[in-house]
Amino acid sequence: MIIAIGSINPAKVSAVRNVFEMMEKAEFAPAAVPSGVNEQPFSDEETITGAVNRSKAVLKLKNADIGIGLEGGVTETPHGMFLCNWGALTVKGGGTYVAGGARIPLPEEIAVRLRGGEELGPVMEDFAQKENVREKEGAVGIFTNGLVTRGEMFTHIAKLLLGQYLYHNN
Ligand SMILES: O=P(O)(O)OP(=O)(O)OP(=O)(O)OC[C@H]1O[C@@H](n2cnc3c(O)ncnc32)[C@H](O)[C@@H]1O
Ligand SMILES: [Mg+2]
Repeated sequence: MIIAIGSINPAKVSAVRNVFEMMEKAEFAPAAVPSGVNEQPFSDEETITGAVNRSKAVLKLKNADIGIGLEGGVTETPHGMFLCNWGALTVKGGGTYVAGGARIPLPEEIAVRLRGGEELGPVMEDFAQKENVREKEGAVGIFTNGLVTRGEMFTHIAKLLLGQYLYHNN
């Protein structure tokens, strides 16, 4: 069973691998594919669309059995700007399942910069004075003192996707 992953970001790829390796004869095929949305999605809707687009694009590109897309974004709420992350799993010749990840508010000084048009990735590097935050603990890791990393959050989303797939396909 070929499981295509619509990203080469290690935080995403290893989360999917760790969860889906329970599938019999799982072979993983990661590839960078377009999300079809802005580099920095600004709502749940746009972030879900990015995840779904990635899952469909990589399924086709790799002629896989399952395509998985994971997308990070932010969303404005009455309580401030929150991180939001979504995943999608598309089955060859079948449907698409979606699942959302944990969400926490971003400090206002970060939110202001995103509203001004900057991307979270570079803003986090600047804020944390660390490189490649998005491939490591992520913003969620920084703002939870490392208790919940970006990889852990994507692992949870991957479990929610696989769980739905198993529920509907067995
Ligand atoms: O290579 P891809 O798969 O695109 O991985 P990415 O890290 O760019 O992740 P997304 O495109 O899904 O995320 C959208 C934007 O939000 C940023 N981002 C999202 N979550 C983040 C996090 O936890 N830490 C740092 N940057 C994050 C990311 O750098 C992008 O600018
Ligand atoms: Mg990206």
